[in-house]
Amino acid sequence: AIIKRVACPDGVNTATNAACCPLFAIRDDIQENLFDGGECGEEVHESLRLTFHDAIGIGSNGGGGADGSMIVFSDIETNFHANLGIDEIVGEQKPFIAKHNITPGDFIQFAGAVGVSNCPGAPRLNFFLGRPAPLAPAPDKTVPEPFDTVDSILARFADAGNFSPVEVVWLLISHTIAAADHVDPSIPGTPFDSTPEVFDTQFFVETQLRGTLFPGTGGNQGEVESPLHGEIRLQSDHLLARDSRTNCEWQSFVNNQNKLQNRFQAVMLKLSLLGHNQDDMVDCSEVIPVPPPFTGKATFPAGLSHSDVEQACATAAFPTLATDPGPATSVAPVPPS
Ligand code: HEM
Ligand SMILES: [Ca+2]
Ligand SMILES: [Mn+2]
Repeated sequence: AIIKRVACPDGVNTATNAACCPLFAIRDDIQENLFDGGECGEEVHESLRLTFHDAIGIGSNGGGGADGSMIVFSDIETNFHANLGIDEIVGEQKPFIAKHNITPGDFIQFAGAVGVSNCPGAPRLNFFLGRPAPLAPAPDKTVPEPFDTVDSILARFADAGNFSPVEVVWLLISHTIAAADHVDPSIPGTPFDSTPEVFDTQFFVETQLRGTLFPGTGGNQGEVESPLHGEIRLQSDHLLARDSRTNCEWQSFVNNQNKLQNRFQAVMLKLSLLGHNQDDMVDCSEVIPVPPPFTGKATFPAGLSHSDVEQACATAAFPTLATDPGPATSVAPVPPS
């Protein structure tokens, strides 16, 4: 079939639906002025985290899902304990929303999808347009905490959007481009894997290794030992990698870049539509840039090997991987913006 494209008023772009036309200028503006010219750095990581913290605000206790309530009712929601640190990216995004004609719910999900496209190895996320302005703040306790039990985490995701345990694993692919500023406040920017600027499968390798050290101080709530200097491990990621409901799905991503991309694209679409009906929205995915590829292989960090794997999945062996050469790996922090 021939798909008719419309010429956008900007005189440069064409779109399958005229409603998508204004997004090209917003995209170019945030790439230049929010994401520092197209990096996969701190603002991209925080913008992806924000897509989640806004969208998951829905369930049996109320909330409108991916509605931008984190922005409009920031005075309330950024004070919730699980949202610690989210005020920064909320503050950075607000001027772009004020400048452009877009609802905060749409902007949060759009910025997340554009930002992820800067990370080598990422899938090209979808973007659907059409979220109305939020009506009320989300209730507290909708965002899971790293010290929560697996039971409570799985229950929260099921309540929010009928996410299955396997889909919860898919959502945690996000932690391949992530760092923590507040879990151990003495070491802000400490990544969850050795490659926080690459959308690869290292997160699933490294969370399965035996924890041997705290990268900063010990005794922080929601933190357990990690296998690498400079890397932090959340208790929730540690437990999900080992729980019988999630461990085989977790391991299945090791060195499986195609599956990583495919599942993250699918589950992020579902997350971004919480509280909305896809049929009422316009598919503007064509505005999202195509991410650069990642062609490397998963490896054991230098100094570690198969004997450091805490095998959890009972039905499949951990894949055979090479070990990086050189002295024991130490991971550098993600620079602040
Ligand atoms: C069990 C569920 C989850 C828990 C307990 C959790 C917890 C956390 C915590 C504690 C941090 C560190 C925040 C800080 O100290 O700066 C973090 C960072 C992050 N999370 Fe999650 N998270 C979960 C699920 C998700 C999901 C579903 C997404 C997105 C789809 C996501 C995306 C991110 C990103 C991108 C960061 C890094 C932010 C940055 O580097 O600045 N998380 N998460
Ligand atoms: Ca990574
Ligand atoms: Mn951060």
